Amino acid sequence: MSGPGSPVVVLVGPMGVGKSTVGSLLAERLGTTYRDTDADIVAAEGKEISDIFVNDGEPHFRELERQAVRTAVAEHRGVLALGGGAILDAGTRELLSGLPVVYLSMDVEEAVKRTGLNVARPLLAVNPRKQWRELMEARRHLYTEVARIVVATDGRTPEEVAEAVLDSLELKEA
Ligand SMILES: Nc1ncnc2c1ncn2[C@@H]1O[C@H](COP(=O)(O)OP(=O)(O)O)[C@@H](O)[C@H]1O
Ligand SMILES: O=C(O)C1=C[C@@H](OP(=O)(O)O)[C@@H](O)[C@H](O)C1
Ligand SMILES: [Mg+2]
Repeated sequence: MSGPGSPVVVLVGPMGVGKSTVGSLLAERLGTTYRDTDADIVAAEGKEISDIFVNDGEPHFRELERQAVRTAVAEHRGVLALGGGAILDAGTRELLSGLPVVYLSMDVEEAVKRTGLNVARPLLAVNPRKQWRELMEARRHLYTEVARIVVATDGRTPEEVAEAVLDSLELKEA
């Protein structure tokens, strides 16, 4: 169950689907605060996610992420967005069970539009379309497993996505 010490909404889904954008909008509409585990990691480490991947390797990033998610879920009562790969960790998936988790989804063409030119996402740096497809094959079932609801974002503005999330979770605006 979501209790007094847990986030009002947790957003999961692939890179570029709009977790950060929609998360901020949702927080505004709910009159609460927004938190993003990627931003927590960048602040704590003093370097960008892409630098952590390149210099320290993905396993190190995943460990930082695992801890960042734990801390944020325990502390944060507003809207929480996770990095796209956070759900790869079984302990994280367990931690999310019972929370109001929303899986924001999109198809591959939408993904390429939103992330294709963005070098800040190291996992999509070489061949975005192919890499995105492979990531989704590995992850789709994990997003579905942790999610209470799924909201498709294709052809919707961030405002429309936020509206759909509020409706699906029956959350009242501030
Ligand atoms: N519904 C949407 N429609 C079109 N572009 C979007 C939408 N949501 C987000 N974007 C754009 O896609 C990019 C990735 O969004 P972001 O919120 O950083 O995603 P995530 O946090 O899931 O990786 C940004 O450039 C953002 O402006
Ligand atoms: O899907 C992933 O493995 C990742 C997603 C990114 O976050 P966004 O989903 O916010 O882009 C960031 O955590 C890192 O580049 C790895
Ligand atoms: Mg993000």
